[in-house]
Amino acid sequence: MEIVKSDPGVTAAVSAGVLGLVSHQIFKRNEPTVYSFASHVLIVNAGLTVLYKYLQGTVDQLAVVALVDFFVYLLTLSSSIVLYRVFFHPLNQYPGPILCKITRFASSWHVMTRDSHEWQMSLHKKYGDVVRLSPNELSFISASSVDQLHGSKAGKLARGPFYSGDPNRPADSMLSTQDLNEHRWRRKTWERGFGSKQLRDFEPRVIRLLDMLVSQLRERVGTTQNMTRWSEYFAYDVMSDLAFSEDFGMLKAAKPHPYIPALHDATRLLVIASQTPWIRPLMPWFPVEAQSKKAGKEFARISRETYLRRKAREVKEPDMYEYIASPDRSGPRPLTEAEVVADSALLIAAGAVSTALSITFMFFHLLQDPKQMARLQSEIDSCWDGVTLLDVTMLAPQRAPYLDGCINESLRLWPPAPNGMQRRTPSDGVVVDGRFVPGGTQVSNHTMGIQRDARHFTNPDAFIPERWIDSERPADWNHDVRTFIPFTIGQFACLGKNLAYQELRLFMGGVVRNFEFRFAEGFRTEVFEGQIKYKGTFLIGELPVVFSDRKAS
Ligand code: HEM
Repeated sequence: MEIVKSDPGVTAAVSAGVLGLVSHQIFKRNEPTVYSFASHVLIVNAGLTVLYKYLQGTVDQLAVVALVDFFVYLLTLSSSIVLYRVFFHPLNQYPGPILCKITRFASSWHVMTRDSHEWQMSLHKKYGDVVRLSPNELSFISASSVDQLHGSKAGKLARGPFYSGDPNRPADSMLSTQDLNEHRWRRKTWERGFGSKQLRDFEPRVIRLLDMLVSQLRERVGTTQNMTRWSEYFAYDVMSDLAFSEDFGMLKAAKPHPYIPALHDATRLLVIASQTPWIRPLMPWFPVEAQSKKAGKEFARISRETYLRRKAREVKEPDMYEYIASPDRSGPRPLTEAEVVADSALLIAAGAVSTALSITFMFFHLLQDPKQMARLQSEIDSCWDGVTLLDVTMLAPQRAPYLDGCINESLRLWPPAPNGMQRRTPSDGVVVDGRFVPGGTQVSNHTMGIQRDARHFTNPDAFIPERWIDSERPADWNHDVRTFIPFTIGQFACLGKNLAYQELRLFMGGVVRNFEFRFAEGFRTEVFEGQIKYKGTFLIGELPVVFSDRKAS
């Protein structure tokens, strides 16, 4: 206690250092929120100031001492955190860049700069099958890890904190809930809208919109059209019609509904906030991403109004709203209205974005290789009897395997959600690829990385539909379907997978059968590829295409 007697300022500073270390022990066990952290720091520093005063400090020195204490406290706390994360953390044996071991800054930065998918792939190229992406997060690309993280062995892995990032969220949707039981019963409610009977009921509605698309394109033969836009018009109109019996009218008007830019911009903010969920409460106060914030509100407004209009209306044909809005009778409680609104917003967004992207990417590749396009056209011609409506059973994989190969190649090369689907390990941890991963760790399979790995698919960066046809794939080619996970697998797998395949088959059947295509003059594939960015899903540029009528040629 010599120090105490000789210099109260030094005593307070030493105490600040000790308290910094103690705080780290507390935060290490209980992940702080921004509020708990701020109040903790305030209480500790107020306590130190009182201590100094008690040790006979003069009042005029109090402010200086409080500032020094605050600095010493934060310095000790952050040094302790850095040392712990690099040398003593349970994940310290996993490889990764030093910055990623210390902070989430790098992964947040690459989300901000929209190249996160490429950055994560480059980390796997450098560090191998497993990478420590951030202090408490691992990404895997081995084939054997998929079952453990998402498949039959992943029953206890809930969704990770990534999903809590939506700053505009009034309630959890099925997708954002992180409680396993809650998700399970809510998903049951949803499942009723995605059965084979429902898909059969929905098909004529998809075909009706497809016919409208074909007649719109026919009117524009010979002119340059943006395929990215037309894919979106189709996919968003289909989803809004199937979800709420009210299509957005984009195909008819040939222009985008405000829903599209609102969704694109809103997702950006969501994904940024998802990187560091504790930042979420502060987001409204940060003077950044003003456009994304505005878009988030606009997206919430349109989703809510669409929901309310449907709620107030009787419809003749069943739509998805009917299934998700009426709670499953076996569920533990009725859904609140805010939850139904959140699920309604999820419905169109989840269903439309990925389908539109898959169509555009398919065209991007097929237009580069006239032989592939010709083979697809001839296969589709052979599926159709020339008289009856071309429906999805005529385009089933047994009859149209090349079409199936084209769809799968688009999804393999450009999985619409390219980064991993984050899960959280249960408290007793899991073993992945023979190594223990402690409880509470965030884990994922990097979808794009695993699907573009030569050990899983030979010649992984090339668009080769034939690889999906067993009789045509060279015997020595790698083809590990365990690693084809664009819809992910297991308890959180995409509910709309069959609907997506149905839409993609019908779209290609209808459009490819009717038209010839070429890239517009001056189009450069490398420019298009250079514009592919990440914002949760891909964000892509224009794909300018000139159509001509096949019947006329
Ligand atoms: C090519 C098209 C599509 C792709 C690649 C795709 C991909 C995915 C993926 C990767 C997930 C998992 C998300 C996660 O765990 O974070 C997912 C979930 C989901 N998808 Fe899709 N999707 C597509 C189309 C659709 C369609 C047409 C619908 C129809 C509404 C749909 C509805 C859903 C729903 C409701 C979920 C949440 C499932 C749950 O939480 O249990 N998706 N999708």
